[in-house]
Amino acid sequence: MIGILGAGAFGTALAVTLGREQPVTLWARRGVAKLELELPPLVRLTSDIETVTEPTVLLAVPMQALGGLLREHAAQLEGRALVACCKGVDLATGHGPTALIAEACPRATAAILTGPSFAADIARGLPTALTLATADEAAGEALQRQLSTATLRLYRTTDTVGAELGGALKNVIAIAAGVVIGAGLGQSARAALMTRGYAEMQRLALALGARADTLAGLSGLGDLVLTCTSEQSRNFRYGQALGAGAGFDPAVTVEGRATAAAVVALAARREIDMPITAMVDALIDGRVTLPQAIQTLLSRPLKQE
Ligand SMILES: NC(=O)C1=CN([C@@H]2O[C@H](COP(=O)(O)OP(=O)(O)OC[C@H]3O[C@@H](n4cnc5c(N)ncnc54)[C@H](O)[C@@H]3O)[C@@H](O)[C@H]2O)C=CC1
Ligand SMILES: O=C(CO)COP(=O)(O)O
Repeated sequence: MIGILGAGAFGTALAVTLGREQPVTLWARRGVAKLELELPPLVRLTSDIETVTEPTVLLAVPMQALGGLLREHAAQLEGRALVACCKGVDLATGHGPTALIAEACPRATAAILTGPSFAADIARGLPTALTLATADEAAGEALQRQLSTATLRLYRTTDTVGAELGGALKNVIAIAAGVVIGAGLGQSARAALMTRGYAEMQRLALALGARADTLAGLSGLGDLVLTCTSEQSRNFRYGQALGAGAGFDPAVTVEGRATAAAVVALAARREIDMPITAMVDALIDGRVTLPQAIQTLLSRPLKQE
């Protein structure tokens, strides 16, 4: 029995796949995301959050909405297994999803589900592998069993910092990859950018206590590859529009935008060099033009890989 808060693309896709095998309550603040598939009969849809009483609750709202949702419903959610399904860094605090859960609900099990997966693929039952991270080994094993399905294969880790930073930082690099393709800079440039982007992801994550093998896994490298190479990704498409000087629907969830600003602040505090992330943030803000951003990255001192 699983509760899911948030009926956007990801929350609804998770309800579809999990609801094929077990009862799910899906809370929608407004409507349910449009997917090609029907919700299975085991999924109960509700607009009353008070009726979500399951001991395991997936939090499938955008990152910048997570803190507010947790604070507003802390009393109701306290003590349960809370699994964040969002990718990003909270702009207000600089914290990741599991820290926000621990702050609002200190007695809850704080976990994160992250890794390479498009909602539409999960909903269609295509094979997908994700990372489930929680500091509590026994709770992690139970959640891994509960949330794996015939087509959704979960790997588990206790490295919550690595898992959540991999998912957060790759979105910023995916925007940069989109810019490269949108501006017509070519696929060689994208490969270089992904590789140097991965280097700066590792730099920050390791400084914040992540393990290198987590970054090299599904939630880091795996999701970086998916998001930087597919037009299914909203972060990539947003970058493409930025690179091509085209408009982009502001209502679409693009997690890398706010996360870029949050990460620039985090990296500055620790004096960690993140040139691609800094350029993405400056480009989004209009503090640099695209030619200036490219020139800045290409004219950095030559150094060892
Ligand atoms: N769409 C995808 O393929 C995947 C998305 N994710 C992650 O899932 C998270 C959610 O993304 P999507 O579902 O794709 O976004 P979405 O834009 O499709 O849906 C977001 C949902 O959250 C709801 N929402 C927003 N603010 C809220 C609030 N304050 N309280 C309650 N509900 C609120 C919206 O009404 C909407 O239903 C993001 O962090 C994203 O990175 C992760 C893997 C795949
Ligand atoms: O996180 C995702 C794939 O793993 C979804 O990417 P977008 O949020 O860029 O669409």
